[in-house]
Amino acid sequence: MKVLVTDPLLPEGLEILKKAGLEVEERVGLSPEELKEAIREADGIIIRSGTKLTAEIIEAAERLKVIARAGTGLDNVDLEAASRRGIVVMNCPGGNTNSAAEHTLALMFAMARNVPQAMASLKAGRWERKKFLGRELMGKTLGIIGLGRIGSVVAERAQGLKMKVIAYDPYVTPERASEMGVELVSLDELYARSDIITVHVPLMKETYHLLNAESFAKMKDGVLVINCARGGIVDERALYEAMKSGKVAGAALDVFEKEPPDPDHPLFSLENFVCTPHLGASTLEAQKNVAVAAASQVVDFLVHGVVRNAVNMPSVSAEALKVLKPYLVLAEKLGAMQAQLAEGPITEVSIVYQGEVSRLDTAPLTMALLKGLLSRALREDVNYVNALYRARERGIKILESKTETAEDFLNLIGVTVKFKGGENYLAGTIFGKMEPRIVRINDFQLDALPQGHMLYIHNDDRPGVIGLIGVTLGEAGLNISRMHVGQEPEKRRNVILLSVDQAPSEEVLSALRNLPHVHSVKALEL
Ligand SMILES: NC(=O)C1=CN([C@@H]2O[C@H](COP(=O)(O)OP(=O)(O)OC[C@H]3O[C@@H](n4cnc5c(N)ncnc54)[C@H](O)[C@@H]3O)[C@@H](O)[C@H]2O)C=CC1
Ligand SMILES: O=C(O)CCC(=O)C(=O)O
Repeated sequence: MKVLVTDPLLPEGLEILKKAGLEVEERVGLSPEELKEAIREADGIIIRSGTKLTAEIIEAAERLKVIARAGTGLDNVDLEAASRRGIVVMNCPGGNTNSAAEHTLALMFAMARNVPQAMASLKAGRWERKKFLGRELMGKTLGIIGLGRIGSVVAERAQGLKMKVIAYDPYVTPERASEMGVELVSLDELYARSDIITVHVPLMKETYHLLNAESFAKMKDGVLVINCARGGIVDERALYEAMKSGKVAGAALDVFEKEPPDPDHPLFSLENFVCTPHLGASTLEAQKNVAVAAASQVVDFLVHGVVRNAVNMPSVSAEALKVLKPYLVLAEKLGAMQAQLAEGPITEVSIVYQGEVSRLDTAPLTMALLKGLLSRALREDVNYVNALYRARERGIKILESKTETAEDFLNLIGVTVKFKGGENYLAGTIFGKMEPRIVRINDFQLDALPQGHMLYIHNDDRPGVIGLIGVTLGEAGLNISRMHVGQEPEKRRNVILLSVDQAPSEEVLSALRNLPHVHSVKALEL
């Protein structure tokens, strides 16, 4: 398998890929057209912020299974396009957190003490001590927007500088913030009280131009603003105006809406503007961390099937995978069987996890079940990543619940699938040898191994019917390897699930259907 690396990645990461037997193609600085060509044959791709994976480029990838971001932000990847194609997208959260937080502090100090401007002036032969009068950070209020990994580290370090830290993050509880010694406030209060404001949110629809003309107007006169998160969170035009008017006394950007920015960017003309070319994560330590993490995650996924830090499917560690594996097999079989039993377009899937299995992380099991269901129903490439997406796309309602008890079993997965014109209920369990068993088909109780070519037959519970079925199959040269009979005594009806050694032909199916007392015959492939 081939892994394409399109941004600089330290050798420590490349070595991990090669050692695992993966072919590595390093192609840094590709144009979109070149990237479209290079990605065609890749099974995996590792990127940083320099590569933009648009829907068009993702569509061109014929074999791609995984996109790994050696870093945090995934705003340069079209997640929806990747999910639709069933490609796992993963990042390396945490690997560059400390570096990004330290760079934020570097920008804050640089701005407060005019370090870059003073250095440029001195190097130009001037000695301007009066001009570069700075300000202390101690006692000042730092407003952090986004109290996640990086925001939290910035908060902790700023407290060490004896700053008062306030924050706005709608997804963090006041209790969690107060454990960090941070006061959680509204966005407007943060604007009104902060001497310095720093953003640490991801770039999304909701955070695009979060800092705009309106927000600058609400800030203290002479505020300092930092963006070491992502270009686009700060409206650069509005920032320029706010700096020109003196409302914002200084700003520091590590990231830009367009990278690299045009050389005549208006902000570059302002002396109180400090900037770096997206260096937040550019330390030896952070780059080692993310290179090793991204490469290991790609190897784990492509070679061992283990998913870590995926943003578009549930992650499963190697330990969890061991426990989940038999249930994944059972769930996929249940889905596949339901798809083959359904007699019309599927409208609803309702899954009940019962007993021991209800205590596991069942999200991957639901994906497996949907994968089994949709691969049959849609006859297209469905995997763990796009199964849920494809189901929703088709308007299939998915319900999931858990109960501690499992009838007579230790564990049970029950699935009701509704389709136009009816519904079917199937239940399966995992027995001692970790083998999947189907134990219920609608009202019938049975104990069947769902595997290979099978026949699902409804017949009257009369002497001789099973014999006739056996003879018909024998005459067609089909060997019965297993037979499970379930009974519905009140209606004197049987359900038979047979395992045969090869797929039955249409003639055999029709011969079976024509037997007396046989009501229906379905061939299943599990
Ligand atoms: N300059 C650089 O080189 C680097 C930049 N980054 C950027 O920093 C961003 C943050 O990274 P982490 O702290 O690791 O992410 P994180 O996911 O740990 O934290 C993000 C925080 O933002 C909060 N948030 C989301 N929407 C919000 C909103 N509308 N208002 C306020 N808060 C909101 C979330 O609740 C979360 O606590 C990344 O998405 C990336 O774009 C990350 C690493 C390096
Ligand atoms: O890849 C880089 O150097 C940038 C890091 C970054 O922006 C991120 O991890 O979100």
